[in-house]
Amino acid sequence: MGHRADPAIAVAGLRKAYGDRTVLDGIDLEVAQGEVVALLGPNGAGKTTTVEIVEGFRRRDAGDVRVLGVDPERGDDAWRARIGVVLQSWRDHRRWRVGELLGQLADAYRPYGTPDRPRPRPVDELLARVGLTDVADQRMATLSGGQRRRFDVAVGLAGRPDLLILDEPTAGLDPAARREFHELVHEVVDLDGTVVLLTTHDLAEAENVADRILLLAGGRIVADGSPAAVARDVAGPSEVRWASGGQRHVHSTHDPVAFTRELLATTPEVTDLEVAHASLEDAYLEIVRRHEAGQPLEVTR
Ligand SMILES: Nc1ncnc2c1ncn2[C@@H]1O[C@H](COP(=O)(O)OP(=O)(O)OP(=O)(O)O)[C@@H](O)[C@H]1O
Repeated sequence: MGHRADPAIAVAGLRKAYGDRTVLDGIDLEVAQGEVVALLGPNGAGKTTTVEIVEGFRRRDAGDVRVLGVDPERGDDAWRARIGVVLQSWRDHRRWRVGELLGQLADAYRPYGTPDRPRPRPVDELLARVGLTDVADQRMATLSGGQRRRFDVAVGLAGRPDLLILDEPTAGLDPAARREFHELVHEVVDLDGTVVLLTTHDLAEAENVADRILLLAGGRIVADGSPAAVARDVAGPSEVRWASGGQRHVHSTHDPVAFTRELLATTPEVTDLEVAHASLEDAYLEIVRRHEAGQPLEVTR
């Protein structure tokens, strides 16, 4: 078992091919204790493959993988109990009632509870946290797509995990449920110290929840940094816009705070001040475009 300061996830030289198609061509990544990391990348880039290898659900061809100090291919039940998983595909439990099924699944964690980490989480609390209290007595088959996704998130949280891995957790959620999910992530990070690795196609989500993003393209991690740093490095400077003396002005700068401070100190009657930061979406599109054009751009440090 790993030391507390060891990374929650450490992957080096990870390779995976399906037949003669190489999907992961030497991936290195680390997720530290206390971090929330979003794994991004185009359809088919290998995000699900990566997270399922980390979860121990798929075998790798080569490379070293350590998750909470253990090789996932050798993880036992006690190791698995420390990891919450939200898979991309649905499991089918149509005839079960929502609360009963959650209770059954949560019960599997009971032998692994400790005084400072009681397992499982109470079912009523789980249902409330994901907004499913009102449908607890309904059958699974009656849930909408978004309700079913909330159920999956509840299952992932049931064991009060040290590490939570979610594959496109907000696909199909409405904006309010998506916002609630983001708040839930912040909560489990703050209250339980849970480490989170999630995949998403929603770049605003990555900006909102992730301390760090990893961008997977062409079988490799091609960007690694905070959402703001990656956006700034690739998408270019921020734009400061303002009006003064009846005229509108725009200025591009890599240091909008210093520029704005100077502007306000030297220019009387500044109005309509706005700072538009380089967006993660612009950076993402540029990095992926460069890879597809065979002119790779790497933003890692
Ligand atoms: N079991 C499998 N057998 C063969 N090929 C597979 C298998 N699983 C995935 N692939 C292929 O590997 C590639 C990566 O798939 P993966 O699901 O990991 O990508 P992803 O980044 O999660 O994609 P998406 O964003 O579309 O979910 C794809 O080309 C996919 O068709």
